[in-house]
Amino acid sequence: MASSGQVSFKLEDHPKLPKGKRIAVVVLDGWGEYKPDQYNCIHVAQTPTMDSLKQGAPDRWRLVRAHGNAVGLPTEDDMGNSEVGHNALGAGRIFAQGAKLVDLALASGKIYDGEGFKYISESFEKGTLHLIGLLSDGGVHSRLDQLQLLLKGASERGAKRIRVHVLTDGRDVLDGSSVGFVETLENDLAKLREKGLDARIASGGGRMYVTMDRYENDWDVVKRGWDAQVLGEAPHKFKNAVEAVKKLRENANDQYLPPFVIVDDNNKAVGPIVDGDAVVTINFRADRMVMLAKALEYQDFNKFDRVRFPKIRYAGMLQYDGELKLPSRYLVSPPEIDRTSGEYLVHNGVRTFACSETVKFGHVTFFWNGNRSGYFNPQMEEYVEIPSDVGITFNVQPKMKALEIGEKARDAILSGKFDQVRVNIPNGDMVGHTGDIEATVVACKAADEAVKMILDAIEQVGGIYVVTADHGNAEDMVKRNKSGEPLLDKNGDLQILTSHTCQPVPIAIGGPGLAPGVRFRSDVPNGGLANVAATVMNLHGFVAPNDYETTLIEVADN
Ligand SMILES: O=C(O)[C@@H](CO)OP(=O)(O)O
Ligand SMILES: [Mn+2]
Ligand SMILES: [Mn+2]
Repeated sequence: MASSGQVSFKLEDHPKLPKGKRIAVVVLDGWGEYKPDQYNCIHVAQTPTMDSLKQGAPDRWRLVRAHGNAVGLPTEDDMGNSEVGHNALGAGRIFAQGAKLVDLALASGKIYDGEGFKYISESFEKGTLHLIGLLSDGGVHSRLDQLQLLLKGASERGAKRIRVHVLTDGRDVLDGSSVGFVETLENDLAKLREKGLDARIASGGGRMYVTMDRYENDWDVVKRGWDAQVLGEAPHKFKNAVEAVKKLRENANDQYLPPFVIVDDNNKAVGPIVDGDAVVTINFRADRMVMLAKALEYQDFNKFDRVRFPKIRYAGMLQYDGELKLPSRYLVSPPEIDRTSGEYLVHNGVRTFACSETVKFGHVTFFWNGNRSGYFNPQMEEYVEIPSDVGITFNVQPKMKALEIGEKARDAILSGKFDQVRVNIPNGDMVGHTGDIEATVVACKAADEAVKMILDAIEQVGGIYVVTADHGNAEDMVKRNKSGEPLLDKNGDLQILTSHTCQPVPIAIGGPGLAPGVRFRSDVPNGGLANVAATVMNLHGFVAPNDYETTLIEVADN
């Protein structure tokens, strides 16, 4: 495909649907459809607005696929996530996503032929190779098997001294599973040591407390990681990472383990990052690596005191931000998500407002626009970020900023300044990830109330709404066996599911502006999130580009 500059962005008029309607596009984060039982927080919560939309089935409410191949993930067992979900929603096509691209590059060995690997390998002779990233098999941000292959590949290609800086998960995988992942990694590193390499875990910490913040919500998170990874300083020092994780888990869960460094017999950190080293951030997913990438790459940087800014060769597993070209070196080329619906609509006169609170702000902007930061056209777009609460787990504040997002969206709709008002309502997902069932019920109710505010505004202005979600989470809070029964752990306790799910998500259309006869087609039974972009373009009065996934709607002649 030609680069954006050479593409004609002119969209054809829809033969039946008018232009000029105000449209609210509402994405409920982590809101799937699942059987109604006590672990389905959406079912347990009072959600009258979302319930009422369901009554529009099958013409104005249906389910769409939000996981696996439908969003470009390697297998049908891969749960959906915000990045791939919003990419699909915004781009209208299914791109092979980071997880898959890295798999392919590792399987073919092409990863080692690329510029990025060549660049870092120039440090192998004299320096240390540091690998920093999320340690689990969740497949949302990273995958253990990819790390294992990379360790093997790098060691076969000259890396002599390797340090791994682990971030424990418990969010895309069960809490407590980090112990096993660290043990597995330790075994792998021991095997490398048997071959004469000097390979060790150097530092660690829980992903939500160390390093993996996003959208600049809390730089302290990145600083804690920096101190451990680069400076070799942390409040907790251990000789061994398995011991570290076991001990620190006494007071925190995997997501929130405090930072630790591994020290030698003289209490000296075994793997600070120093001049001449190579660093690879092994996550393929962008949002929670961008901040660290900036700290590692930018000469001018004032977000926290780095104390030392080592001269390193740094590469991302992928390039995380296509607009900022960050990082400038990377091992695998990211999916080329071009010609997103946002870019088309702006070129066709659709004025857009997008809003969420910080922790999801990039979802309806950066991810929506194909992992591209910034506006396409600042005259036509306004993106508003509502500051998220900082330093808390969201089960203590399950309403989050849902109301504020609802208000901002309402005001934007009523202002008449925008044709599309797009929001992400985070509650089901962010609170669902805490595993706190009661709080997640409160979260779902708050999300429903925010939807109501937006639909009321749409009602007032004679507009149209499209309400959907990016993947499941709050609709199922327990791990289950194949027949759907909740699983207990060896102590007889319920195994709480903090992760996303593979469930489909709802999509509803309606509002006074929806032309009579508009209904969901019955011939797209496998429709997924990527079909939503063409649908929204139709509702704005345009036909989607040919190569977009087909629209979900038709206009019946009444
Ligand atoms: O918090 C995150 O990073 C992921 C889970 O790993 O959730 P989401 O995809 O909804 O952003
Ligand atoms: Mn999400
Ligand atoms: Mn999530």
